[in-house]
Amino acid sequence: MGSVDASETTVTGWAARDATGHLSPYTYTLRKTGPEDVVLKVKYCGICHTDVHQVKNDLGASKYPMVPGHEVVGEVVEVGPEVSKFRAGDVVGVGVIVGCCRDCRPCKANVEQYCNKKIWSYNDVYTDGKPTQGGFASAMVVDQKFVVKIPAGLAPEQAAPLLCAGVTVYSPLKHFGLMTPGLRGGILGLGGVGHMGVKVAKSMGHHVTVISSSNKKRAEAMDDLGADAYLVSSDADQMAAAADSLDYIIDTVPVKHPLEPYLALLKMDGKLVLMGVIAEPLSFVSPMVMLGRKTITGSFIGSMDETEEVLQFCVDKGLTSQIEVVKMDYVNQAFERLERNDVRYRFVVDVGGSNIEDAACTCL
Ligand SMILES: NC(=O)C1=CN([C@@H]2O[C@H](COP(=O)(O)OP(=O)(O)OC[C@H]3O[C@@H](n4cnc5c(N)ncnc54)[C@H](OP(=O)(O)O)[C@@H]3O)[C@@H](O)[C@H]2O)C=CC1
Ligand SMILES: O=C/C=C/c1ccc(O)c(O)c1
Ligand SMILES: [Zn+2]
Ligand SMILES: [Zn+2]
Repeated sequence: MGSVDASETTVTGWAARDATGHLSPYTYTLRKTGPEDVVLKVKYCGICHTDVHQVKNDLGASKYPMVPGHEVVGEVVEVGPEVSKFRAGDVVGVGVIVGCCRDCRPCKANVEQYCNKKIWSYNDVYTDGKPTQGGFASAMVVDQKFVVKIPAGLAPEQAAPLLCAGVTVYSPLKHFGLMTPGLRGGILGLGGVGHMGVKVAKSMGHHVTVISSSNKKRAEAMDDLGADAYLVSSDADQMAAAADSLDYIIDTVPVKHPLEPYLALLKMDGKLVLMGVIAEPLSFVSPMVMLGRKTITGSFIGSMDETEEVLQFCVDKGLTSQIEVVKMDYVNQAFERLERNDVRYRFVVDVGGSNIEDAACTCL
C-alpha cells in the first residue's frame, strides 16, 4: 500500500479510462477503515469475461476510471474494531458484490446477490459516495460480510476463480436440485465459468457433456477436465444424436446465440440455465419449451454462504481450477486473449508479485 494520512490510504490500481478497455495505472484513495471493514493487500485476481464486458461498456452503464477485478484473493492487513471473523495475516477472498441492504427478502434469505440495492465490487458507488474499485489494485477495503476466508489446502491463486466462476456454477446446481449423482449435464461454452462447470458437475457424480463452438478443446475437455462427451454445436449430426439426453445445460456463451439447438438437447423437465451477460434479446419458439415442459432460467453468481461452501467443496473433492498466472503488465494482452477465446481456462493476475505501486509512474 502507498502513503497513509490521517484518514485515507493511497493505492494503485489498473483502470480503464474509456470503452477501448485499455488498462493503465491509476492512483486513488481507499475509504477510512470502518468498524466492520477488512483491509486486504491483494495477492491474486482472476479475469472474468464480465470484466471484459464492463471495461468495454458492453452493457452501456460503465463509468470510468474503472478498476475491474472481482475474483480477488488477498491478505488481511487491518481490521475495524467490530470485525470478529478475520484478523491480520488471514488469506481471504472477495467476489462480485461488496454491499447489500440487509433488509429485503433476498437479504433476509441470505441470497444477498439478488438484493436490488446490492453494491458491485467495481463500477458502482459505495454508501459513502465513492466509486467502488476492484481487485486489479494493491489493496481493497471491504465490509466483513462480503469477505470469505480461503480454507487451508487451497492455494491463493487457485482460489481466485472460485470466487466468481466457481460459485456461479455451484449455486444453480444446488438451488435447482441438480446435485444428485447420475444426472446428465451439459456445459455450453468451455471458458472460465464452463471449465469450473465441468469440474464441479463431475465432482457431483454427473455425466458431463461439453458443447463447444469448435473441436479445438475436445482432447483437453475429455482428458484433462474429465468430461464424458463433447459436442460441436455446429455439427448437426452430433447435435441430433444427442437430442433429448440432458437434464440441464449451463449456458456460459457471452454473446447472442440461438437457444433452440440447446433446448432440443434437454430431456422432459430439463433446465437451460443462462449465465452469459448478453444485452440483446434471445429468442425461441414456445413449443420448444412446452413440448417437454422445459425451463429456461438464469442465475447470478452465488451467495456469500455458497461462496464459502464452494471453496470447501473444492478442498474436500481435491478440485482445482486450470489457470494461467500472469503479471499485471500482461493484463491488456490477457484481456485481448480472453476476448478472442485464447485462454485455458482462466487468467489469474499475480497482483502482489507485480510491484504495481512502482509501475505507477512509468506505464501510463
Ligand atoms: N451469471 C453470472 O453470475 C455470471 C456471468 N458471467 C458471464 O458468463 C459469460 C462467460 O464468462 P467466462 O466463462 O468468464 O467467459 P470465457 O470467455 O472464459 O468463456 C466463454 C466461452 O463461451 C464460448 N464462446 C466465446 N465466444 C463465443 C462466441 N462468439 N460464440 C460462441 N461461443 C463463444 C467459448 O467456449 P467454446 O470455445 O467452448 O465455444 C468461451 O470459452 C460472460 O458473459 C460473463 O459475463 C460470468 C460470471 C458470473
Ligand atoms: O461475473 C460476474 C457478474 C456477472 C453479471 C451478471 C449479470 C449482469 O447484469 C452483470 O452486469 C454481471
Ligand atoms: Zn465474474
Ligand atoms: Zn437487500
